[in-house]
Order: sequence, then C-alpha cells, then structure tokens
Amino acid sequence: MGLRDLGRRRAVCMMGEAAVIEAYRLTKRYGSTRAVDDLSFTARAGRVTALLGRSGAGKTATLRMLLGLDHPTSGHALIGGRPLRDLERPSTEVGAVLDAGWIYPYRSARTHLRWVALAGRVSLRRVDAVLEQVDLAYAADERIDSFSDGMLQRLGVAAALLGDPSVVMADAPFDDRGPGDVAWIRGMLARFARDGRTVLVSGRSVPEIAILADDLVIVHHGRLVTQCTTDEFIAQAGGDMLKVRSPQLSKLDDALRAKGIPTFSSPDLHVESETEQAPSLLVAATNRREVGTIAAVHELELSEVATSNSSLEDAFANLISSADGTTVCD
Ligand SMILES: Nc1ncnc2c1ncn2[C@@H]1O[C@H](COP(=O)(O)OP(=O)(O)OP(=O)(O)O)[C@@H](O)[C@H]1O
Repeated sequence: MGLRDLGRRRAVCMMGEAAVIEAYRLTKRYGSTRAVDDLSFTARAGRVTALLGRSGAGKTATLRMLLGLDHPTSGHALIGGRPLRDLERPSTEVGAVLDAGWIYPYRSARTHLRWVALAGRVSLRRVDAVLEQVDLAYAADERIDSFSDGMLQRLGVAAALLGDPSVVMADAPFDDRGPGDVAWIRGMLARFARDGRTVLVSGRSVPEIAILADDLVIVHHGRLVTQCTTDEFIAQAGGDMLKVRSPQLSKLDDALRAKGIPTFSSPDLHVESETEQAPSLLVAATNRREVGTIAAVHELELSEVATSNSSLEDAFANLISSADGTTVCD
C-alpha cells in the first residue's frame, strides 16, 4: 500500500477519534483562484501536526480559515468541534503565531503584550510570565524597533501564549530564520505538544518539518495529497534510520548519547569528510523527535535530516508530482 492509500485510510479513521482541529471539505476561492480545495484533515492533542506543501499550496489560507480570519467559501474549520468565531474568549483556546504584521514600533515588548492581553481579556499578570517563557524578559522594556527578527518571532510566540491556549498554530515558523532561531522555535513547539497541547505548523521543507512533526498533512494546489504519520512517511521514503548532519556533530553526538539515544557513524562519514558537506550520524527514525528537541535545547544546528537511503525531499517531490494534475481525494 502506498502512502496516499494509507493516508486516505487514516484520514477516515482519524475523523472518528477526538480531533481537536478539524478541517472538513474546506474550500477557499479568491476570485478564480482555488487557494484551498475540498481539504479535510484533523490534528490531535499532544501531537505536532504539519501542513506541508510547496509555496502557494494553500497552507496560509487554511490556517487563516481555522483561525477565523477568513470565511471558507464552503466546508468547515473547527476547533474543539466549533468554529473559532463562536468561542467566547478565543485567545484562551487558540494561540496563533503568524507573520508579525504591523506592530507599533515605539512600544516596548511589555507594553505591546499588555495591549494584546487587554484586547484578549487576559490577565495582565500573564505578560511577565510569557516574556519569561520565550526568553525575552531581559528585553521587556526595550523598544520593539530595536528587536532582531528572532526576537520579533519570540514576541509573536509570547502574544500567542498570553491566554495559555491548548491549541497553538504557527504559520511558516522556520522560513527565513537562522539556525539558532529555527532550533529555538522547534524546541518550543515540541514542548507545547509534550505538554498536551495541539500544535499545527505549516512549512515547505520536509527535513525541517520531519524532525518535529508527528503527523503530516501534505497539500498541493489546495488539495490533500495524504495525511500520514511522519514515521510512515520516513519508512516509505527509504528506511528506519535517519541521517543527521550538523556542523557541531560531536556535540550533538554527546548530547544524544547522554540521553541514551544510540548513534552510529554514517558509512559515508569518511568520504564526506573530504567534501564540504558537514559529516553525518545515523539515528533510529523513532528517535526523530528527541533529536530535534535535544538539538534545540543545546542550540545546535541541524543542517540536514534525511533517511539513510534516500532524501525525504525526494520522497516528497515524488509524492507531489504523482498528485500533479490528478484528482487525489474524492
Ligand atoms: N488574499 C488573496 N487574494 C488572492 N489570492 C490569494 C490570496 N491569498 C492567497 N491567495 C492565493 O492562494 C494560493 C494559496 O496561497 P497561500 O498563501 O495559502 O499559500 P502557502 O501554501 O501558504 O504558500 P507559502 O508557502 O508561499 O506561504 C496562492 O495561489 C495565492 O496566490
């Protein structure tokens, strides 16, 4: 059975479980553009679910409908069984990390968050707590226009956390970020899921997503290609071992072993050490999430995560091209 068949079967049986986020036959048209086309998927608590697709696949449009920022042309976008706009205090149920958009630049981080808290009817006491949580307490009284892109992203995460929501959605959190910022946000999102929250992220890069996500919702031209677990995707892509590259490989190796995760030198280690590519380690694919979290905690860069045989990107490209021009979900 291929991934697409497996995904169809899973999408049907997951609808029967307690899905926290539910997209049902979601469609969004902008003029003649079908940004989202009859898309159904679910996301569950305690797991990171990733909307994965190329640029223009409809990821942002889908998140905007789930967040009640756009009305679906047809279909339903539900959080805990209800549209977000029907929730009395949405900020206490769902936190959204979107493009920073426009922020009053002369305000301090603390003042900005106080305004967001007031607008969301959240206790002002949460402001200092979330600044701590995102490691921004040291810059609480600095003007936002002095912030780096990474600090702005943390401020966005802080705003999303003000209501202590059980659902967190992040649109393209890894795009255009440096390795340190990617490691930080990856660790943060992994912790949210570990704490029992429902996490939905969007992204275009399979290796970046595969190290974090438990479930994949692969979309193309607004349509569902498949929903499957990341383990299934990796197994289908070429094996149960992951090849991990990092410029700080020996530190990563030490950190993984200290946590009891066995690592093996990749057979191509010697060959690659003579090239400009960073050397690699092999770890069991089932340890994928721990690898991501440990790298994030130690602020170590992961330059590549691939299956030992074939690249995850290749498997993704094959899946997308087989969906191109075909009716996938009917
Ligand atoms: N407000 C809008 N008006 C017209 N077309 C839109 C609008 N928003 C999105 N689209 C179109 O809908 C399609 C899906 O866009 P969307 O932003 O959801 O893609 P995406 O998967 O998030 O892409 P990226 O990874 O580049 O952010 C694209 O063809 C886009 O041009």
